[in-house]
This record gives sequence, C-alpha cells and structure tokens, in this order.
Amino acid sequence: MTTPVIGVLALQGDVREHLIALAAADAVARPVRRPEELAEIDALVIPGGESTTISKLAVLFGVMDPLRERLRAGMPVYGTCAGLIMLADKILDPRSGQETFGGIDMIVRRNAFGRQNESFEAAVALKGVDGDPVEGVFIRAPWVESVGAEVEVLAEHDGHIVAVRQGNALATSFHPELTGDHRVHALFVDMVRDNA
Ligand SMILES: NC(=O)CC[C@H](N)C(=O)O
Repeated sequence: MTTPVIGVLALQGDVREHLIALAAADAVARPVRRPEELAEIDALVIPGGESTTISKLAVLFGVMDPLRERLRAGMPVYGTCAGLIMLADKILDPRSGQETFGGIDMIVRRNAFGRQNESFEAAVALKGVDGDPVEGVFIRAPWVESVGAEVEVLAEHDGHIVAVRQGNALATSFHPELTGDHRVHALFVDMVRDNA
C-alpha cells in the first residue's frame, strides 16, 4: 500500500492533535465530517471530546449511518476517550438520545474515573507497543465495563480495562495524541497497512 489516508472525524473534539500524531506516524491525515469525505479514506480516527455532542452532530451531518456501514465492512478505526465510547456497542449510562457507531462488543461506563479524579496521568503498559509504558492521559475518561469473546484487552489501569481491540477496531480510554509519543498511532497505522 502507498501511504494510507486516514481521516479524523472532525465533528467535535481534539481533531488537530490526532492529525499531527498521524502525520508523525507516516500517514496522510485529513479531517472528515461529510459522507462523501468518508468514502475517500482508508481508515478513521474518532477523537476525544464529548460523546453526546459527537453523537448528535453525526446525525446532523448525515454520517451516522454511512460510518456504521463502513465499520461493518471492516474499515480500520481508532477511538480515543469519547471516540472509545462511540465505538462501544453499548453504553452503560447513555444520555437520552445518545447513540454510538458501535463496532466493538463492549459495554462502557462514561466518566468512570471522574468521581475519584477528574483528570490524571498514569503509565500504561499497552500490548502491541514495545518498550516503555505509554503515558496515559485520562480526562473524564470512560472505562470498559465488560467485553465480548472477540475483544482483546490491550491494557488495564487500576483493574479496569482502558484499551481494547476487536479486529480492525482499536480504542483507548486515554489520549496518546496529547503526549508527543506517537507509538500508539504508529500501531494503528500498521493495522491500516496490514488491512490493505
Ligand atoms: N476526554 C474525553 O473524551 C471525555 C469523554 C467524555 N467524558 C464523554 O463522555 O464523552
């Protein structure tokens, strides 16, 4: 495959940081928010932000269904934080009307770490990333309450699942795009190349 073209869903959230991290990991990165733009990418990142807002805007911009279709067809996807929530087949505590794209057979709890600690950083050993643990930046982060048989758990923090993979879908509760360490994005770009 030539250099993969990876979109960053640009409805809301930290889009710019993902564009920078993907470019550093040798992908062509571009913001996408319209169904026609979705058709032109090899893979997609769903950024952190606010999952209820992303859900509403996805419906408004007409990308909810086209994106679900592409995910069902196996397009590689990586979601961070709110993006992880958007990839969950089920949310434990959804706001009314909140929908997800789905794609990972898991149940997530929103703002799960929030009660103890709104935001924090912790070293996270992530399967698939060699060397030092990654710096996990958790911002009102969800955790994964439970996963189905097809889901591989890649990392835990304090006994809670914070990174998973199912087929071509990768998700982390934390934000590697905010750290300047591009190893997780490089892992995703490798997934995209393997898929080609
Ligand atoms: N940093 C984040 O993406 C926070 C996620 C946010 N708490 C949500 O529920 O969408």
